Amino acid sequence: MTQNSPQTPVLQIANVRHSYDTLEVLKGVDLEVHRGEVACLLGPSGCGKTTLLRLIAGLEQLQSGAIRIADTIVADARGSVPPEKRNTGFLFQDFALFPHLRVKDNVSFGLIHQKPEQRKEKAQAALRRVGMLEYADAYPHQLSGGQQQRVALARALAPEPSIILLDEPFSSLDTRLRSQVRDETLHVLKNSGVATVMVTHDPEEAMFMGDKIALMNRGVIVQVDDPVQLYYHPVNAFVATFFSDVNRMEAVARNGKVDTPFGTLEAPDIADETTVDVLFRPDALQLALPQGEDGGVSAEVTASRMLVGSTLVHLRLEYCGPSCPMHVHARIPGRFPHPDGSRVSVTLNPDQVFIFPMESGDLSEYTPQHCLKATDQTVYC
Ligand SMILES: Nc1ncnc2c1ncn2[C@@H]1O[C@H](COP(=O)(O)OP(=O)(O)OP(=O)(O)O)[C@@H](O)[C@H]1O
Repeated sequence: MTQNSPQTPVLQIANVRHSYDTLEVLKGVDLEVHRGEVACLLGPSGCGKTTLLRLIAGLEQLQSGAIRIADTIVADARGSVPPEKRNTGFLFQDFALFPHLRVKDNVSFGLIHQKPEQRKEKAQAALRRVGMLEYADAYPHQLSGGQQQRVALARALAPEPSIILLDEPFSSLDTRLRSQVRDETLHVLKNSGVATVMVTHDPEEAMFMGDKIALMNRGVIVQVDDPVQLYYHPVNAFVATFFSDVNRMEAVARNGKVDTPFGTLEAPDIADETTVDVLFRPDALQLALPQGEDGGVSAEVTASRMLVGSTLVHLRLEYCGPSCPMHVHARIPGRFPHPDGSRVSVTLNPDQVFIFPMESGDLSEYTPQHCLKATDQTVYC
């Protein structure tokens, strides 16, 4: 197949492993990214995101596995194509524009091997794409942080790369500017149709930007999926807890079911007598004023805090059997009208409950239970 086929990934990573001395930081990673797709590498600090990005860019020597960009195997056991010949564009944290060059010269810098007329045209097209053409003669210090970031994006796009690599590109911007710049960046990337790989440690940013998110932990991709699947169908407790605060209960599975204060929940794939974590997000709880036998669990409101667009309500469940006393968080849209000390009836949406066999240690220490089959049929768990 050629790159023109929409089914052919622009980037294909197969069975990539990497160590720094004795520290194994990538333990067999497979990933595909298609034209027009934004893929986010997400995960806790030290899980190997930047190493993977640097291997794609060719800034790190590949030790094991293979990487293909467009029609070319750029790295495998036989050798490696140098970074400048991989047809990739970069945008890193500090977006490092050359301070002594005008905007137009910064953008045409990567087009050095093209004819002057072509350089000018491509630089102008890239600046137009990011809405910065009128600043072509300015110097970087005359621009705001957001404008500089747009110029850096234009510089990365100007050579019409097969793939753009972004490493925490918004982290040096303040919160308000960050959301504006990432929105603009997403539009530019989607309009350009380029394939993108972006490293971030921020789940919300990954959900905002990514068509696909590869969630990594300890050198493996634990789950790769679109944001909705990751949020609503996590493959294990690590994934479920990475995206938001979760409420957690301990229980024991019997006959494919788990008893909780909120009633009996289905757990069909879990063996009898397995101790499980029952996880549910604050937005899986509904609150109402108690009205007779309404099927809810009685709770006392211990505190409520207005957040942006929602309220986090702290609850102490009453009558929760062996689990008592139990403190849970509910997140409700808008304002919560009842004072601390009120009694409410709490119900749980069973579709938003995740039940996993319990593993030892803190939830952040979860090891993946989801196995990946590499292209050589090796299975990594
Ligand atoms: N050049 C290097 N030499 C030795 N160890 C390294 C090197 N680069 C990274 N590491 C280590 O490899 C592991 C993975 O690092 P990497 O930067 O890929 O993780 P990351 O997920 O991008 O983390 P962060 O979000 O903190 O940047 C870390 O333990 C890090 O300390």
